[in-house]
Amino acid sequence: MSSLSLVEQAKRSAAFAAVDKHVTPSVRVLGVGSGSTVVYAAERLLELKSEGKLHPELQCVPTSFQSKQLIRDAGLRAAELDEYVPHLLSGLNGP
Ligand SMILES: O=C(CO)[C@H](O)[C@H](O)COP(=O)(O)O
Repeated sequence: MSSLSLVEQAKRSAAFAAVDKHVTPSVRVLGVGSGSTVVYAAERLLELKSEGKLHPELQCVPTSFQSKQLIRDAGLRAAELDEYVPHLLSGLNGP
């Protein structure tokens, strides 16, 4: 963490705060955006998953190939946008 630049540290802090605030265990469908900040959101999602703090059937809807890979690398399920549009109430994206 300390090897990150100040900008990267700020992005990581913002991403962790956003996940902690919005991705509660009741969230079952989550949009996952693209860019450099969302990498840290995926890192936090992985931590919460390992702590058993995510909905057990959480479906993540990616906005790009990058976010699909991040979701899969975090051991989460990647869903298709058209499967979940009516249920998509939460989403993470960069600034
Ligand atoms: O909306 C986006 C792409 O369409 C990105 O999420 C936005 O540009 C933020 O990117 P970054 O996290 O790299 O600053």
